[in-house]
This record gives sequence, structure tokens and C-alpha cells, in this order.
Amino acid sequence: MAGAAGRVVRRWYPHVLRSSLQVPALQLHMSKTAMRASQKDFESALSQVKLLKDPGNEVKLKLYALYKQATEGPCNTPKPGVFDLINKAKWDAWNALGSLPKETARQNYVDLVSGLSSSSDSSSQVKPEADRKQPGYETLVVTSEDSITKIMMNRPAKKNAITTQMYNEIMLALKAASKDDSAITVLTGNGDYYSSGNDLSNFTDIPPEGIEEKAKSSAILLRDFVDCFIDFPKPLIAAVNGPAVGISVTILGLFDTVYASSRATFHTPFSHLGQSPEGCSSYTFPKIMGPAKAAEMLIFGKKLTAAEACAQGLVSEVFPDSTFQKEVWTRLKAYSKLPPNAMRISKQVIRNREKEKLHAINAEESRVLQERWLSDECTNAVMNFLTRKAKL
Ligand SMILES: CCCCC/C=C/C(=O)SCCNC(=O)CCNC(=O)[C@H](O)C(C)(C)COP(=O)(O)OP(=O)(O)OC[C@H]1O[C@@H](n2cnc3c(N)ncnc32)[C@H](O)[C@@H]1OP(=O)(O)O
Repeated sequence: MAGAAGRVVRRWYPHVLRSSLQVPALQLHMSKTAMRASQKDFESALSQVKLLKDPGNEVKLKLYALYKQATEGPCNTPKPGVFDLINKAKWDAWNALGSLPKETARQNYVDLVSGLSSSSDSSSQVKPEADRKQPGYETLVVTSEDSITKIMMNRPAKKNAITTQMYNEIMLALKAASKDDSAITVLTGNGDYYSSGNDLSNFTDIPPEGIEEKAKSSAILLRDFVDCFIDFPKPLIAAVNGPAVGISVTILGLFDTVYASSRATFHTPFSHLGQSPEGCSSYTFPKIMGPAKAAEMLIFGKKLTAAEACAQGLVSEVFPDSTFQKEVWTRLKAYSKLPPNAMRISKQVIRNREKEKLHAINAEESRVLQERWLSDECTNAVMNFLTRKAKL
């Protein structure tokens, strides 16, 4: 059974303490001060304790024991049975205080709460993002805090267009996030765009072996990139802060939750670009929104507003742009406190039976695109964008 560490225990008043089944070693700190806490100090500590972050089972047991000792005196109830683990842990904690006078217990309680309040104040101070940033990424800002790993695409001047380097860095960041101690992972964009999709200048970097080799290596990159999303083991959330284009839209079908700003739009103009769907969207989109709606997006390039994308099931919820960041991060911080193993396992139960199919679809979409990239339709569309003759 999981410990309470990953559990949301918003109100963990000591007298109704819910602890894990592990019995902690109790090392009670006696008051170092000679001062005696008044009844008023004690009551104020009782109120203060309700506002603190969950301090963990060991401290909760200390608080419980001191509370009982301060209010009822030495332990006076029969010892719970050996299988009643939680009540036994509480009883043991209280009993360990022996004949500690009520007043001392009250003082110790007040001291303990005061120590917890100051450490929780300092830990709640927000460090600037620069201090939390993980090193080694040039196109991303990756941070881990509050059990959330945030991967932010960071080429705002280029609308977060995804270069070869950014594909590789996103894969690295996802692999690291799958192993770190975060509970959930979030992909988002810096600036006014979520992402304008594939950086079309990727197609200009032709190796000496020629265009066929470029198409082949791009198809491998695409396949590897999408595989990382198919296999990602933890809850994966997209915080779509603005317009999204191309591959940044198609992979949304592989996320567990998609939050969108009211300013976001969802655009997959593959035919306009002489290309074809990727990111498993040829399978996930018809499944999510039905074949007719999916065809409008994937064949005809119909751009959806955030509200339309939500109505069609691609987006979980839309937030007003003015409060998007605040509302989304408040929500995600609450979710990140849920038991991480349970979330991971629920994701597996939901997704695992589709995985093999998704890998096969990804391979097929990548193979088709490899051919498309060699077509005149695609070459002309890319040239038109790069020579400023066309924009979406
Ligand atoms: C290897 C795996 C391949 C996977 C297959 C993936 C397919 C796709 O993702 S298809 C979708 C590709 N994306 C596009 O076609 C979008 C192209 N961009 C645009 O149409 C526009 O830039 C815009 C509508 C996204 C934004 O227009 P606007 O607000 O007018 O801003 P600018 O055009 O001035 O953009 C600012 C700056 O950013 C550059 N840029 C934007 N998007 C891309 C992009 N996808 N690729 C390359 N560069 C992009 C744009 O050129 C501007 O650059 P500067 O002129 O140097 O300032």
C-alpha cells in the first residue's frame, strides 16, 4: 500500500490524523525554551496547523501525540490490535510520551508548529525560473518543481517552430522526465505561439548524399519523436498557450489532457504543404472527433478555434487567455499531488492496449511522408514559404 507522501491530504488535523501504515520511529523533540505556551498560543497553533502543507506521517504522529498529551494527559486508552496499524501507530506515539506534563506537551506542540510554519514559508518561496532551469537544452526550458516537469519550447521569435535540434531535445527531455521523480509532465510554448510545427527550414539542410537521404533521415527522426509520446509512461499534459500548427497539433491525440488558452487555434494544413498526416493523427483524430470532422482538419486543413477543438474532444478544457497560466498551473499543482503510481498505472490501463497499433500507424505515416517530402507539391509549398511567397 502506498504511503501518504503522495496523497492529497489537504486537512490533516492531528486529532483526525490519517497516517500511512508504516510506524515511524518517534524521536520527540522536547521544548528547548523555558517559556510556557499559554492556552491562546496553543489554540493559535491548532489553527495554524490546518494551513500548513502536509508535513509527512512522522511529524503528523508527533503532532497527534502532543495534542492528545496536552489535552487529555498520559495515554489512557487500550492498545489497538496488532492489525489495526494506523491506530496502533497513533497509540504508540501518544504512549511514548509517558507522563510528560500537559503544559510541556502544549509547549512542544506550539514549538513544533512554529518550526513547521517557518520552514513551509521558506519552501513556498518561488525561485526564479532561471534558477530552476535544467542545463543542457538550447531550444527548450525544462524545469522540475512541485512534482511537475515542465518542458517549454523556447523559440518564441520563430513561433516555436520545431527544428531538428528541438525534436532531439524534446525526446531527451521526455526520456529524462519518464525517469525523474515528477508525477506529471507538461509540454507548453514560450511566447504568443504554442508551436508553428515543423521548422520548414529543416528541409533546406540537404546532406551530400542528396534529398532522398534527407527524406529518409527525417522519416526516422519523425518516427522516433512520435514513439516517445506513444511510450511516455506518466500523465502527459499539453498547455496550449497559443496557436498550434502541424505536428504540434497532431501529437495532441497522444496526450492525456490538453488545456488550451481561448487564443489557441489548431491547424493541420498538410494538403496545403503537399504533405500528409503524422503523429498518429490518421488514427487518433477520427477516433476522437469522428471521421468527418477529422477529414476536414487533416485533408482540407480546416483551422479549429479552441472552443471548436474542445467541442470535438481534442481539447479537455479552454481557459480565458487572461487567466490561462494561473488557472492551468493551479489545476496541475493539485493533480501532481495525487499518488503518482496510481496515475501511472491508470494511464497504462487506458493506453497500453493501443500501443502496438500506434507504433504501427506511426511507422506507416512516417513511410508515406518520406515519399511526400520528395514530391513537387511539397517542394513547392516549402519553397513558397521560405521565399516569403506563402504563409498559412
Ligand atoms: C522531421 C519531422 C517532420 C514532421 C512533419 C511535420 C509537419 C508539420 O508540422 S507541417 C506545419 C509546418 N508549419 C508551417 O507551415 C507554418 C509556417 N509558418 C507560417 O505560416 C507563419 O509563420 C505563421 C502563420 C505560423 C505565423 O505568421 P506570423 O504571425 O505572420 O509570423 P511570421 O511568419 O513573421 O513568423 C515569425 C518568424 O518565425 C518564422 N517561422 C514561423 N513558423 C515557422 C516554421 N514552421 N518554419 C520556419 N520558420 C517559421 C518566420 O519565418 C519568421 O521568421 P523571420 O522572418 O526570420 O522573423
